[in-house]
Amino acid sequence: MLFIDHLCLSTDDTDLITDLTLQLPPGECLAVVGPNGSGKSTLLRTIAGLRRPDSGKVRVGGIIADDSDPAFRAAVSVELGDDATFAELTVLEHLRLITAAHEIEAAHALEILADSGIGDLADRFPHTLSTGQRQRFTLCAVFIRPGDLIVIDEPESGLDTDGRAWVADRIDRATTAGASVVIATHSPELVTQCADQTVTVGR
Ligand SMILES: Nc1ncnc2c1ncn2[C@@H]1O[C@H](COP(=O)(O)OP(=O)(O)OP(=O)(O)O)[C@@H](O)[C@H]1O
Repeated sequence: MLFIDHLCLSTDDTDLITDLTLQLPPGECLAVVGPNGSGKSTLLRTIAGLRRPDSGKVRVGGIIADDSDPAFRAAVSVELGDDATFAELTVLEHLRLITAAHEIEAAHALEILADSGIGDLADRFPHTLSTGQRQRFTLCAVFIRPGDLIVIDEPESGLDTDGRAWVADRIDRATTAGASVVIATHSPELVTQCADQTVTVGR
């Protein structure tokens, strides 16, 4: 369960979020929408524990959102477009690192790649993938690991029609399995397909 309590976020000269309070139960998806520069990514970084609130609180269950807390990191799976990969590891080897770290069966790595439509690219290096292929790989890394809360900035980014249908289906499967999911998105279709709650920022 995600709790946001009287949250305020500002840049040096602008209030982005003013007194936001909400609760996102297990099995629900929250969509954060709004124009470019309105504060969607800033809100997601705060939910992911990478930025401190200016005031107010963010919690997952009983744990304050703080990326330096191992208990928080264990509960939250995050994709914020930071694009970190190892040059010498293949796509499959990256996912196997995650399965090993989270003690998941290694076979799930190939399964999720096939599910995402890039099973044939398992032995490629991430830097050789196209933009959409790389986005599918990145999303595989988010969805493969267990987490009470999944946070994804613009999951539709770079994806074709099939890819957008796939990501909507994965979000659906994650919420059906009991996770809470937070997305920032510019896709009205994704909001319609996935969101149980919507927060509009920048208005
Ligand atoms: N590291 C930073 N330092 C200073 N200002 C920042 C920083 N990161 C973001 N901002 C500013 O904060 C505001 C909100 O940015 P944010 O990235 O949260 O917007 P967004 O709604 O996600 O935009 P987009 O739809 O373009 O991704 C913008 O004015 C941006 O310029």
